[in-house]
Amino acid sequence: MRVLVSVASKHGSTAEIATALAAAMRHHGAQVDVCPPHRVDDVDGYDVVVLGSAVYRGRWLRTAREFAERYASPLRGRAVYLFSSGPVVPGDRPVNTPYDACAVAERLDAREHRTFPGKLDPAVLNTGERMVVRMVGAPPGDFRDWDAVGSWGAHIVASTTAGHEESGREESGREESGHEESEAAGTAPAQQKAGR
Ligand SMILES: Cc1cc2nc3c(=O)[nH]c(=O)nc-3n(C[C@H](O)[C@H](O)[C@H](O)COP(=O)(O)O)c2cc1C
Repeated sequence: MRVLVSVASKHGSTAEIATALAAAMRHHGAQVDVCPPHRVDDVDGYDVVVLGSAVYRGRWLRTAREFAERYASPLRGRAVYLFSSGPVVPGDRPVNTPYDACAVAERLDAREHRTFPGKLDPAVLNTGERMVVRMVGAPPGDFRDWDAVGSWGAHIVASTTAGHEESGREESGREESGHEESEAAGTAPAQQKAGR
């Protein structure tokens, strides 16, 4: 199974989540490429695409939004998973709701959207960013949950592998029964749709 993990990150912490996610998926047998959205030329050949973004002022970064627009058509019908990274204040809903993710989930018919806590390092922020952080009272620190990221990687591989095996069985069943077409060909494993 070939997987593309494409993640928009401004200060690097979401890119590190992409790296950890890819490592977890490789550990579970997937062949994974990691590439930032603005450098992806083609999504052909990927069975699974994971698109993620850091959240700034309630929005995904532009390159992730543009990726979704650019590849909306080829990604239709493909296994697409989304994640947002940002929240540093648990339960702080108004600040932490990445409304782009809902639109992207709809556009790409994504199977899931997860939100992972992020990291705030005042040392790497510019003056404007520091002001925003002070205004909303967001605490500095690294809140990333590596176990949650690793588990999600394992879950994606397990879900999509089950899908492949299922359709493989349907293929061989069709060959054995001699039928060229079957209603079962359209059967997909039950998937948890992205929260919208
Ligand atoms: C100026 C600024 C605005 C932010 N706005 C949000 C926000 O609206 N919602 C959120 O969940 N996190 C917000 N964050 C937290 C970032 O998403 C978090 O620091 C994230 O881990 C940064 O990812 P990156 O290092 O990949 O750029 C904000 C951070 C900064 C510096």
